[in-house]
Amino acid sequence: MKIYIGCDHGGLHLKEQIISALSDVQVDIEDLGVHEAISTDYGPIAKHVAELVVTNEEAFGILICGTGIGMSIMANKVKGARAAVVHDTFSAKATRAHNDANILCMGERVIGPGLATDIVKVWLATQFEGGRHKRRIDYICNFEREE
Ligand SMILES: O=C[C@H](O)[C@H](O)[C@H](O)COP(=O)(O)O
Repeated sequence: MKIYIGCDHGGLHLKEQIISALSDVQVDIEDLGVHEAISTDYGPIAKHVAELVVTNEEAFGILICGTGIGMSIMANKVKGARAAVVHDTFSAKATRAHNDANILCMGERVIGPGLATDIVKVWLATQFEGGRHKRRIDYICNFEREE
């Protein structure tokens, strides 16, 4: 499984903790930065990760900033991106099973590394359920195509 991960300065430490926590899971993580705690705009990082995710159906993205919100707003501007801010394991499961989210956004200023790691693991382990949920995702995809 391919995962693109990115952060701004507000998510740097959590990003590093997640990469480290995923070292025992069979995933191919590509870290797209940032790599230093220097004030950085989240927009270009989110755009970069989202563009890579939508060009590879098998890939997922993880974006971390202070709240996860700026990253999600930007990522969702990229057609085909379904980015969700998640700070609990119930929603982590639901965003995959119901919403087929392909990008997970979290805030380092909101949750700690233990919960964030649990969220990532649940999110990656959950499959899209399809069925009635596919009809709802298809509506979003068709809307994007008509734009
Ligand atoms: O949604 C935006 C993110 O949470 C940013 O990480 C945050 O706004 C950065 O704030 P500051 O520049 O005050 O560190």
